[in-house]
Amino acid sequence: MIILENCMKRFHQGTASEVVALKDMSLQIKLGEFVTVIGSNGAGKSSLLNCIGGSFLIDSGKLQICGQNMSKWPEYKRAKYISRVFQDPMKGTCPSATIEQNMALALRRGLSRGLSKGVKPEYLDRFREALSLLDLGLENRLGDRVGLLSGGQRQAMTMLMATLRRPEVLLLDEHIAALDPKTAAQIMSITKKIVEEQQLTTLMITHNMKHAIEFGDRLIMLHQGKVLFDIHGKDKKELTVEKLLGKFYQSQGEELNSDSLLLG
Ligand SMILES: Nc1ncnc2c1ncn2[C@@H]1O[C@H](COP(=O)(O)OP(=O)(O)OP(=O)(O)O)[C@@H](O)[C@H]1O
Repeated sequence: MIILENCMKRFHQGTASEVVALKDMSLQIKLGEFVTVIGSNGAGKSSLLNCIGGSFLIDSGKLQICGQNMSKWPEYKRAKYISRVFQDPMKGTCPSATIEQNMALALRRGLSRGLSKGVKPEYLDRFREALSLLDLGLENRLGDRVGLLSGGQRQAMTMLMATLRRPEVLLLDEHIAALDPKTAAQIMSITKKIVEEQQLTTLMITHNMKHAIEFGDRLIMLHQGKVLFDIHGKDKKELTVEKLLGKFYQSQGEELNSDSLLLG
């Protein structure tokens, strides 16, 4: 489904400040798999999502999604297949447009550009039904401007909008990191519901080790641009924070040095 073959990404190549963000990375993610991605600061997590989503092109290697070699595809062309939710709850929605207008835009993801202001009446029932899944009462506020909503409500809407037209791949880039713990838990439960119901192939970056262990069916830990651990099946089910820290110590001979990851 997603195949990375020897993907390399360097920044400032050939200078003293050269950084290798992805080091010859190879990875295969199966259809419908929910993968959590962890690693300390600078490990390459966002670079992995950027390379899949097309925010930048890889320097070498191959990226295949849905059987197509997308290595050189620009981001806009990948948008037909890939949805992404970012950390900032203000980023994924348009505050000056109403809830129904935002939902109508989401329905057009990856299709031809051009905005039509009107929302087709036949879509309204579909929007109400989708919004009611969130359990936030937004289905009764279709005409409200999104700018009136709280950060948590906006991030819940962003999740819904990212999946209203079912994506082949869902990329979650620390999408709960900016929320308070209660709202974060609510968005995680909405995420789980949507991902499971639609059986979405999902990669979720998180700094919260407990979330990485609790959610998804596979966990990958990145370190210095490479996959350090790839844990799935029974091992994933039986994983604990202590086991993961122990594994890191065993493989690196040092403690995991990331407060944000440990405290996340
Ligand atoms: N656009 C860029 N220009 C220069 N260097 C970059 C760029 N993007 C990433 N890097 C570098 O690549 C390395 C990997 O960064 P990346 O953002 O993928 O790490 P991360 O695991 O997501 O870290 P964090 O948890 O801190 O967000 C880092 O050293 C980073 O400074």
